[in-house]
Amino acid sequence: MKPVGRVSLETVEGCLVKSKKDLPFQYILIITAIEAERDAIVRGLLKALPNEVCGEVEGPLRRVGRCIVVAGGVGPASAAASTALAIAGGPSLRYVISAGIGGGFPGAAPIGSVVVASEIVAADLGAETAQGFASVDELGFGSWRVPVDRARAEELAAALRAGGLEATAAPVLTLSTVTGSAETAAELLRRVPGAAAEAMEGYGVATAASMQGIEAMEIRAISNAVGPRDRDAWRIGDALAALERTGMILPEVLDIR
Ligand SMILES: O=C(O)c1cccc(C(=O)CC[C@H]2O[C@@H](n3cnc4c(=O)[nH]cnc43)[C@H](O)[C@@H]2O)c1
Repeated sequence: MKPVGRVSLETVEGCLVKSKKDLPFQYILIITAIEAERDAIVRGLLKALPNEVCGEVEGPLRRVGRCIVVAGGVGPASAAASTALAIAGGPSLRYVISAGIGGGFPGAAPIGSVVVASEIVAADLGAETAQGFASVDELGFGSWRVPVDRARAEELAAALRAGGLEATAAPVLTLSTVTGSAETAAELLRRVPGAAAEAMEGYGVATAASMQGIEAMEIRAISNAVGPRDRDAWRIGDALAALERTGMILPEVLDIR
């Protein structure tokens, strides 16, 4: 994959903007894993913001109005590095959002629905002990959770429902390995009761954002059930369609019209 590179103020705003203090407003950075996810978000944003055009800022970056959308790679490490690079080289940011497809826990988030994270949890960041999994919090060196603004998560989920999507606000897990068994799914729910979705980037994106004091969010459009591996049952097209519709609703909720 191409490197994210730096988003300079000049490349975002042309020669009109020379320093952060000249910016009349803040931007929103949306980090997806792959280009198909980025393009689904961009399509939705363009429908909501018909007066905008999609600009290619640099390589994997796109800009639609006040949204910069980046395909930053799969997994928490690529996601964190891409987010940090985009933040460092870019304009003042109001929110950083990890967005893409994800697995839904059965009974909590069906395929085609959307989960907005009420917290972002690195569900395998810790140690196995004789008593079971111990998170890094319990081990005393960091936190496996990045808090989010729950009221905003609820507000976005409600707006998505009003827009005709099935949506919920609930904890979203970040894992480096896609869950492939009912046993692992059950163990994850023991660790994080109420979790509705899992994916591979949220904690990386949110950690990079929170290190800069920027509010993080995560949005997952569900492509598959968390549990026994069944590749034929993945519905990536349905999830990308839900992601596109999410992109249509985001500007209103985040006040970026
Ligand atoms: O297992 C496969 O054959 C397979 C085929 C295509 C894609 C994958 C992925 O693992 C995609 C990972 C990618 O998508 C997100 N994602 C989607 N569903 C899940 C899930 O159930 N658990 C974790 N991650 C998921 C993830 O954020 C990555 O960006 C596999």
